[in-house]
Amino acid sequence: MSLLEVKGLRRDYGALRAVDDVSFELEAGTILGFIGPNGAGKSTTMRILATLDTPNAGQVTLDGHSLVDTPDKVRPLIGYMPDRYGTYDDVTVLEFLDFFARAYGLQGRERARRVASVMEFTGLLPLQEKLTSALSKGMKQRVALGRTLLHDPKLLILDEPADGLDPRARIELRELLRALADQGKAVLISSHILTELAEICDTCAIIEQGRLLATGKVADILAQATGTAVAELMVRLYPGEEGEAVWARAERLLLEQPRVKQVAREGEALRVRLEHEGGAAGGWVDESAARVLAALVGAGVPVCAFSHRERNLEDAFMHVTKGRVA
Ligand SMILES: Nc1ncnc2c1ncn2[C@@H]1O[C@H](COP(=O)(O)OP(=O)(O)OP(=O)(O)O)[C@@H](O)[C@H]1O
Repeated sequence: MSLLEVKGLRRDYGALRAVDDVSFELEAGTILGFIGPNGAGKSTTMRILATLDTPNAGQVTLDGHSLVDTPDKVRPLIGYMPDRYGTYDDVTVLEFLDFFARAYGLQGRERARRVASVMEFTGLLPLQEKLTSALSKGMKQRVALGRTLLHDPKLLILDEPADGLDPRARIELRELLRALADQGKAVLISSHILTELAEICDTCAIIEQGRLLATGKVADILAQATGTAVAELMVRLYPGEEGEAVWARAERLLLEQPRVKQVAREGEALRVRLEHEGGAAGGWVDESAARVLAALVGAGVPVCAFSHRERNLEDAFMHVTKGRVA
């Protein structure tokens, strides 16, 4: 049984169906990216999962407890960070976290220990005496994340946590979330910026106009949608004295390999498109890449760099939503 199971969730606001029959599961120790354009229903779903709103239909269980029927049982298991979080102007980082630790019912040494451990994890220890109002956006956001971790929840629900952060703060956030997943926490994170999620999530759920269009690994989503799994190889050559002829020889050889559908010169490299009919059978990209590299090297083609990547989240998103997003 998964830590979080969402079945047939629906939320209507008058005539508007903001969340329409949404079902998905989330395992402990994994990060699920909740992706969709503005107004898709991400925040509404997350608010329901955080027990701040009730669905018109559907069931949610967290660690075996029904969220709708027994919200008091599941609340201690949830850490929720809304898209707009507040910090107070005239309190320090330490005071802020201590205040919320009290609100979570932590007492005495245990409270001091948890606050210190959260500050250490989020890198806030050196800033503990600073006023929260004086912090950068990235640091404020760490304070907000720290607040959601104080009671050591099993599920983290983070609504657009990377919104407005600079690149460094985003990378640091990504590392923190990975560390939390490695500790066994389940993380649900939303965004409408795909690149933000692409490198961090184990699986993703694509939502549009309240409906889930696809869930699963990015590669699997693309394969489900198209029936064909796609990947790319980048091959750089060192032509040396042989010059241009090497490129032509490499191109010819590549096109003779099974699953190679297209070869294009791109700067100093060849971009090779691989396709596999019938979905994303495990390991096919690695197997094809190994075969292609062996063929090139075996034929004496001077390969100086070789890499491969599966199709990315942008590809999957654009395909699944069929470009209906703005
Ligand atoms: N309290 C409310 N009353 C009426 N309509 C609402 C309410 N909350 C949300 N909605 C509507 O429900 C739909 C889904 O909104 P939601 O905030 O869940 O989307 P979202 O995917 O989180 O988008 P964003 O990225 O803009 O936050 C939108 O059309 C929104 O206007």
